[in-house]
Amino acid sequence: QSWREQLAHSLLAAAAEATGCAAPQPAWLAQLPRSYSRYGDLALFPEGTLDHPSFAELAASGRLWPTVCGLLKVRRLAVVRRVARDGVRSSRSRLLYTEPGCDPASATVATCVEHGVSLSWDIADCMFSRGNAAERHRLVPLVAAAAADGSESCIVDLFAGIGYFTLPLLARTGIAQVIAIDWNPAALRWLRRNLQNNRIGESRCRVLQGDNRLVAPAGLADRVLLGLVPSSRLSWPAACRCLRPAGGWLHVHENCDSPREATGCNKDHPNADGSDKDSEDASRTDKDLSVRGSSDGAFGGLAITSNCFYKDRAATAAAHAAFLNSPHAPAAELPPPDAADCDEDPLAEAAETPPVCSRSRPHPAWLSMAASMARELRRHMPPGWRVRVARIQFVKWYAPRVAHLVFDVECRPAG
Ligand SMILES: C[S@@+](CC[C@H](N)C(=O)[O-])C[C@H]1O[C@@H](n2cnc3c(N)ncnc32)[C@H](O)[C@@H]1O
Repeated sequence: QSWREQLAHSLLAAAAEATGCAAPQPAWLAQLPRSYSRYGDLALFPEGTLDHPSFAELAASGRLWPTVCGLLKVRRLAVVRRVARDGVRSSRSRLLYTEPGCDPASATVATCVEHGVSLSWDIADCMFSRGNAAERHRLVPLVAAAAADGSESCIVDLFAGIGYFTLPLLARTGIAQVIAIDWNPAALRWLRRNLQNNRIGESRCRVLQGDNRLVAPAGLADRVLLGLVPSSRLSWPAACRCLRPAGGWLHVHENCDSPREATGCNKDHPNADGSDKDSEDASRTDKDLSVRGSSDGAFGGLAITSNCFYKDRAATAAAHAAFLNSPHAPAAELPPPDAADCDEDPLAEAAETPPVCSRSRPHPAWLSMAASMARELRRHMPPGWRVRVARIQFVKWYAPRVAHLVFDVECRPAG
């Protein structure tokens, strides 16, 4: 019997005990989770599961959640809730149950160990996406080699969160310094704690709290990480300013609409049903948000169905207004986003310098996005700089036919 079948049986038993009726109730059967994430002794169920009021009623018998804990061999149960629309992407995951004896002070703390790097966070405060694990470690060998030969010494992580990218780079390479920026104080508290837990000296990580468009340092970085989906576009000008006079690399995360009919390239979709393989954890909440096109603070409404967000000026203006009215708004006035020139044929440029793609058959929309990205980034660089998208890295399916991609962009002064 699978854990899911056993879970259904436990629910039936609890229902029989509580109501005297063992017939499955469609309302709660529909909410049985198909998957869950396990972080140590915590099982985290996807959003929209185990949420029906009748679960609370069944749980009142006192036997349901302990049985589920026994089934999954965990001591704590929680359900992911949608990432908050507050621009800081705070999570609102909800604790269902903790076994007696669990420390109440750390009841909502999760820890994940990847490649020897330990990341902890509070599921009630911060988000974490397991589906980005491979990407978190892809840059490690590149940075390790560049740090070892002395060609790179500084990385700026514009969306550092709890240290998703900062930590593996500091822990597993000899890079001298990472400048980690986030405007969410809760995330930065966990980042600092994660630095300590991984015994990384404070001198190697400068933590800056604030809007990266205002606080990012200029002219220091060999690499800039832009780990925000659906789009990091509003911070592209700041990222360009971060680079050293000798240039460097931008690692730009974007969601790209990738219609199936164009190439059939979704054949190698990780899940047969076209869903996100990461659906078991917090990224699912991102996915739902993006699919419904809801507003999410500074970045919401930036139509992910378009390859050029600034085409939708009304949405961009609305997103800015939402952010400026949020508690995270900076004291200083933000410059308006530059208007991108979206009218040229993006494929013409892609054909000149085709990027390498992690997939054998890149979707045409990915190449198109790479070309328009290179063109827009060039506009934020000093005159004469060369901007080249060297690689398109597929990270995961964020939603059916919406690919989370990372573009490795090299920016250098000419000559
Ligand atoms: C989605 S999380 C990062 C996810 C991560 N890349 C991963 O792999 O799981 C994005 C972080 O960026 C922060 N953020 C968003 N916009 C920002 C801005 N303009 N300045 C600083 N931090 C920002 C949010 O507070 C959040 O902690």
